[in-house]
Amino acid sequence: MKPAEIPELPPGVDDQLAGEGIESLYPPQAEAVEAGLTKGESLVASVPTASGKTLIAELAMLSAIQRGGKALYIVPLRALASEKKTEFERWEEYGISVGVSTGNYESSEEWLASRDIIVATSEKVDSLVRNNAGWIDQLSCVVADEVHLVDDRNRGPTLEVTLAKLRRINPGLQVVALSATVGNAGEIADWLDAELVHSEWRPIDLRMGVHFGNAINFDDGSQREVPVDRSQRQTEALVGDTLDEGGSTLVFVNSRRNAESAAKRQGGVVERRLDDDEKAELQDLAEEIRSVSDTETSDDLADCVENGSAFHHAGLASEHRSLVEDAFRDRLLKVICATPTLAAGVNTPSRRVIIRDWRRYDGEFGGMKPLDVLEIHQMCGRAGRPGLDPYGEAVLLSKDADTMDELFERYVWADPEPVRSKLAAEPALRTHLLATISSGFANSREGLLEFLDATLYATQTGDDGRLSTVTDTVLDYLEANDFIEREDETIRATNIGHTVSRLYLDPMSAAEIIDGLRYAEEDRGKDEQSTGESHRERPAAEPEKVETDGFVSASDLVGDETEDETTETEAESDVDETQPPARPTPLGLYHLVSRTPDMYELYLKSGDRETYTEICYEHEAEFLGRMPSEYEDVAFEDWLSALKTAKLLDDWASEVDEDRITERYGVGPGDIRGKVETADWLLGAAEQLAGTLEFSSTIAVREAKKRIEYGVREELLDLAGVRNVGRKRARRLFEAGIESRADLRNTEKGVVLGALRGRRKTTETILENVGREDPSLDGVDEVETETAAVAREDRESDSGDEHSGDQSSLGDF
Ligand SMILES: Nc1ncnc2c1ncn2[C@@H]1O[C@H](COP(=O)(O)OP(=O)(O)OP(=O)(O)O)[C@@H](O)[C@H]1O
Repeated sequence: MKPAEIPELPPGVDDQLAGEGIESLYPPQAEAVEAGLTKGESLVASVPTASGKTLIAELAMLSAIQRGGKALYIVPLRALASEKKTEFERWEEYGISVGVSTGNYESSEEWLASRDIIVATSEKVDSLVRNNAGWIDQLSCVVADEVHLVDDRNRGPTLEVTLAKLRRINPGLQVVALSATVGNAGEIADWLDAELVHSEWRPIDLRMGVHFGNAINFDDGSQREVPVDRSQRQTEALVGDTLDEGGSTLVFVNSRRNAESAAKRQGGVVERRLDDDEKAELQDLAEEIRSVSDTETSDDLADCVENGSAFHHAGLASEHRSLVEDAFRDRLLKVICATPTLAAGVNTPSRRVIIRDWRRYDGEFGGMKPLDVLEIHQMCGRAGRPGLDPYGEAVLLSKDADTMDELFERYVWADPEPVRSKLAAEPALRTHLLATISSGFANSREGLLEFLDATLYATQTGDDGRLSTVTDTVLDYLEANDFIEREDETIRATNIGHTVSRLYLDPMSAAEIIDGLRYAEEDRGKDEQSTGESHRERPAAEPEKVETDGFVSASDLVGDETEDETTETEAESDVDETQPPARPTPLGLYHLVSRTPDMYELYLKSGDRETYTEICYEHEAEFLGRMPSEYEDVAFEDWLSALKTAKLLDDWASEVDEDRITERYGVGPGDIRGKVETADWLLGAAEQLAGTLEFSSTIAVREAKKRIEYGVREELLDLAGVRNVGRKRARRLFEAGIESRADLRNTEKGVVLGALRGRRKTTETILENVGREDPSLDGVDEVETETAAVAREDRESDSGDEHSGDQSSLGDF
């Protein structure tokens, strides 16, 4: 079947596809069209990786839009949202507009109403439904990419509930669910009342095998000699073998550290085979990578890239990841050593895939656990580049004959596990039941159960009683925490319950935050009144100021000197009966949000328990809540893990170098950004909760949030809020005596240029962004102030670890 034979598509789409080399549809695509895909039928497509699922989605969306409809494409990862948007933007030429929903969880992003295709993660769609986005009921086609992820314990329930809600809002909605090849795709189709296209077809042959001894043994009975001598490991021999055939290799390993060390080793194999032109191009790429951020990870990655290999894991900054993926697709990089995140939806096909590690450490399991068949098959599916390779090869590694047999049984011959709903778990239902009540989907226990009946869980289990048991437990929890009220049969969300749902918080996180802030409000206030002592270095905020609960800008926070002075004076006044409650410190607040289930805490490594126990006692007075005793083993350990996370955030907000943070906490730059973003969101939510509950800590929370947002100490908040300034440049400006936006507008331009190390273009952009009338630097020379010179000398003599900060994009993300 050819695209031109599909009358439902907008005019010109067939030519566009032909221009991309898509003359005729792949068999599963044709089957989908025959099943009514372009006529608005719901469909589950269960097809192998890289077999053209995206085109199935596009055919459905484009024909729905041609009928006057609107489409939503749900992606499993945030990183994929912008990738998909860019991919769909080529349809703009045909009058189709595309938007990606990236706003805060609490916004409804009404501007998206004007877009024909909207791309968003399932969490984002869930929050848009909670915030009653006006355009949701105009949707006519919804695509759920990687729908087999409903099986994921953490994120699956959100996708499941979101699809159920969207179908309830729009009864005629076309749902197109794209899935890996799983055995029970029929159940997913039953749940969604959809047609099923199940296919094992691939555009390029895939051979799976196990390397043992001196050969790969393939599933079709063939063998390929790949000898391993003493100086070489199996992976190196296989990578060298692919390179000699002109191919590239993806190596999957089970940890970030392994990805990095494997990439280093493979560099030796690749480097020997590079010509001068390739080496020069790789040098340029390495430079680009170094300029993304001034961290050790960045340098390590650049060092590997110079040799033609790279590592790829979730600890990398997103700019790093896309540079690596693009260079691999352009065949400049020959090897990527990756953790399995790369297999999730990123289009990086390669001639050969090596699965070096098929077990991964699992804390719950208490040791190394074999990966799921589905996960291994997803990795294998990356093998073979259509049009470039004659076939793809996926190879597992074994050191002995028994393991080889086991790997054939376990993975090569095995079918993937069936997809199972994870909805009937308390944490999942806690969040989703509150949202369902809050957004008016159900207002009684019966109504909730009826709604839950439209989920995959109900389809798979029938009524096994579990959903109603967990529902009762969760309703009791929500009522005990004042998030809902029950009157006879009717259930309503309270004011605070609505806020929690809109903010997209796990109710348990909200309860923890409210308890912590209340502790600051009541218990600590009482403590201080009775003892007459303050635990705080910082004085309390005036309660009246808090009642002006608007949102203020960073400059409002720091620009008002009288406010600071008032506060100073209060610090000196005697504590008496009218003493307001103590003001939470940033560390106390960072610890509070770090112990919620919405923050993924850092693990304690060996030796950390002692270190953080010591820090814990030092900061005991700052914690917002009762600190568990050392005898409450698990609770105390959790408390310390949260403290480790809080210290990382505190370092970030105190301008500690990113590089030093990665070293100190054993994390990658991507982790820092992840933690910072989560803390920013949770503190924003805490600020709103404090406002709703009229707590006096609102301003303290807001300040702590701003410091996290910009990664700066208090005195830089005003400057760091200017576009393109960021944390390092703000500090340099400050050191040169430019302490505020007003200073930036009024100081002699040469001084600004000097503070920004003579970067003329950057300086002009910043001057423009701060609203300076004439930002041009024509004829202006650099001037270094005395204070800036002293600061520079200090920096240079300080342990020699100064990095070129101007290259950093920190603070601008
Ligand atoms: N009918 C076709 N003819 C030729 N090429 C096609 C056809 N359909 C898709 N392709 C190409 O095949 C490649 C893989 O397709 P795509 O990325 O859509 O696979 P996928 O199934 O979505 O993979 P993933 O498992 O990564 O989600 C793309 O480069 C795409 O342009």
